[in-house]
Formats: sequence, structure tokens, C-alpha cells
Amino acid sequence: MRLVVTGRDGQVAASLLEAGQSRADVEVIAIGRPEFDLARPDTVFDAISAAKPDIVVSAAAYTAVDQAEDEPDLAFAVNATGAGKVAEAAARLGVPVIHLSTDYVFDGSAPGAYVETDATAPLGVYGASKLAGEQAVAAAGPRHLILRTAWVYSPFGRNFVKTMLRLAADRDEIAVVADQWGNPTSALDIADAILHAAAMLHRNEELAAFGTYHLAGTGETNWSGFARHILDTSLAFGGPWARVRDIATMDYPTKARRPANSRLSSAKFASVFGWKAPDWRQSTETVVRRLLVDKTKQAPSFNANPR
Ligand SMILES: NC(=O)C1=CN([C@@H]2O[C@H](COP(=O)(O)OP(=O)(O)OC[C@H]3O[C@@H](n4cnc5c(N)ncnc54)[C@H](OP(=O)(O)O)[C@@H]3O)[C@@H](O)[C@H]2O)C=CC1
Ligand SMILES: Cc1cn([C@H]2C[C@H](O)[C@@H](COP(=O)(O)OP(=O)(O)O[C@H]3O[C@@H](C)C(=O)[C@@H](O)[C@H]3O)O2)c(=O)[nH]c1=O
Ligand SMILES: [Mg+2]
Repeated sequence: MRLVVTGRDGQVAASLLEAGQSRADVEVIAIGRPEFDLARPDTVFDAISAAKPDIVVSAAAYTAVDQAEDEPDLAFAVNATGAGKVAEAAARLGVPVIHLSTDYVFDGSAPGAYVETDATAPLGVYGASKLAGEQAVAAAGPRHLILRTAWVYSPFGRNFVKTMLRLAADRDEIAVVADQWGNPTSALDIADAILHAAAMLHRNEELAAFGTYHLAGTGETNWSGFARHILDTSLAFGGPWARVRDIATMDYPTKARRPANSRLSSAKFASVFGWKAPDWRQSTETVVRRLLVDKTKQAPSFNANPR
């Protein structure tokens, strides 16, 4: 099975590339700028077609939540028009598309975890552009999975885990919002889930499975609780630590508004595909450990292998 994933250095793309390397039955090809540019729709079909996918994974996106408030046209060009072009290319090639979307399509006013049929109402440009992307993907053809995930972190790219480790290296205390709740999700787990679902789609057993799903880490926390677990884990592995101080959203002003509750119920994905993410604490520990170990690998003695 040959998966073509959009975005080369993105967290989900890099995690899929890594997962593909350890599986003999899967080949993962990544396409990215300049030859594949979502902001230049004319590049999309040719780049995807040349990579000869059995399944397309649409993971590239404009993900700078605050910056999107200042660049709505670019955010929509990439996340809405571009995502639609990717799905159209997959449909034209006769293959399914697995498209990533976000918890930020919701406004956070629900009392509990969101299910797929709950009403969307994005608070900012990023969420609105991703919602328009979902609609464009759905309009391009029926053979799609839209996977809404959340709070993604990994050993790759930019993410909250790396930010907390960096800040802890030169601060005693970090103030983090404690009134936004959600599900931290490892891109390593997303990659595993995508490969699992893709294999089912590829075997063509599950035509009824196409549609929209929530796919996030198991268990919930707020950003402050997430930060605390990241840093306590870091300390246990000999990495940097800082005290985490709970603050309210109003004490951490940002350009974009964020949902106070973006908890996602991943029950539908679990029941249809038989895959459930590990507890968020466990997956956080895996990534923190890798980030700290990767650092020690840079020690000069590591490659000293004289011949
Ligand atoms: N990160 C998160 O917390 C969450 C992400 N998601 C969604 O999951 C998906 C994957 O996210 P994640 O892996 O974290 O994303 P990243 O921000 O890590 O990576 C995004 C990728 O998209 C690429 N990209 C951006 N603009 C373009 C463009 N115009 N043309 C082609 N490629 C482009 C980037 O390329 P380059 O390296 O060249 O900049 C990068 O490779 C996205 O759809 C995102 O919306 C959903 C919920 C949470
Ligand atoms: C760095 C930092 C952030 N925060 C807050 C800001 C914000 O509310 C929260 C998380 O910060 P981030 O900048 O990582 O948040 P953000 O970029 O909004 O993360 C989002 O990215 C997009 C792509 C998604 O799709 C979402 O699921 C979500 O993961 O923590 C603090 O309170 N203190 C800090 O020191
Ligand atoms: Mg392989």
C-alpha cells in the first residue's frame, strides 16, 4: 500500500514517514513545497499524481493560529481551497483521501466531549478555514475520511511539548492557561491510526466507513496540566523542569480566541476502526523521552566510529 502524504516536515507527515519505514507492507511518500504548494492550486494534481498514491493523506495546512487572524486569505487559500484541490485530485485518480482537521472548528460552549454531529462554530480564522476545508473535501467525493484531531505534539516540527521544554531550560516558572480543556494527541499515534484505517480502506472492506471522525488522545486535561506532565516527565529523565503556574485565558492575551472546551469523543473511530489512542500521559512520556534522548545523541562521541 502506497500512501502519499502532503507536507514534508509537518508533524503528521514526519510521523507517517517514520512509521512507514518500519513496515514492509507500507510505503509512505511525502510531497511538499515547492513542487506541491497548496497556495498554488495548479501544482496540486500533478504532484499527487506523479507520486502514484493508493491513498492520499492530506496533512499539510496553515497551522499558525494567531497569525491566521492577520492572513485570512492565505489561511483560506491553503486550508480550504487547497484542501479541496487535494481531495479533487484523489477523486480524479480514483483513490480515497484521509484529511486532517481540528477541534478548533468548535466554539467550546458544549458541556462535554464533542461528537461528530455536534454543531460547528469556529472562533477564529484558522478554525473557520479548516471547517471550509472539511466542506471542500466532502464536496470533492464520497471516498474521504475527515479526521478531526487536537493539540498535536511529536518529536518533529513545532509544538507545545517542545515549547515547554525550551522555556523550562531558562525559566523557574511558566504561566499556562488552566481554563482551556482538550485532548493532547501524539502525531506518532495519529500516524499509527491512519495506517490502521488506511489498510482497512485499501482492502476495500469498509465503504460504509467513509465520513467524519474525531481522533484524539485518550483522557483530558487543560494546557496547564499538560505542561506540568511534560515537565515532570522531563525531570524524571534528567531534562529541564520549571514550576507551572495556573492562569486564566484573560491573563494570556492572544490574537485568536480559542475554545474553552475542545474535548473530542473518539468513540466512533474506535468502534468503526477498532483503534484507540493510548492515554495522553503515556504518549506524552514517549515523546518527551525521545526529545531528551535525541539531544544526548548529538554528543560528539556518538558518531566516533574510527575505521
Ligand atoms: N498541530 C496541531 O496542534 C493540530 C493540527 N491539526 C491538523 O492536522 C494536520 C497536520 O498538522 P501538523 O502536522 O501539526 O502540521 P505542521 O504545522 O507540523 O505542518 C504543516 C505542514 O504543512 C505544510 N504547508 C503549509 N503551507 C503549505 C502550502 N501552502 N503548501 C504545501 N504545504 C504547506 C508545511 O510545510 P513547510 O514545512 O514547508 O512549512 C508543513 O509541512 C493539519 O491539517 C492541521 O490543521 C489538527 C489539530 C491540531
Ligand atoms: C507558550 C504558552 C502558551 N500558553 C497557552 C496559549 C494557548 O491557549 C495554549 C496552547 O498554546 P499553543 O500556541 O500551542 O496553541 P495553539 O497554537 O492554539 O494550538 C492549536 O494548534 C492548532 C493548529 C490546532 O489545531 C489546535 O488543536 C491546537 O493544537 O497555551 C500559555 O498559557 N503559556 C505559554 O507559555
Ligand atoms: Mg516500508
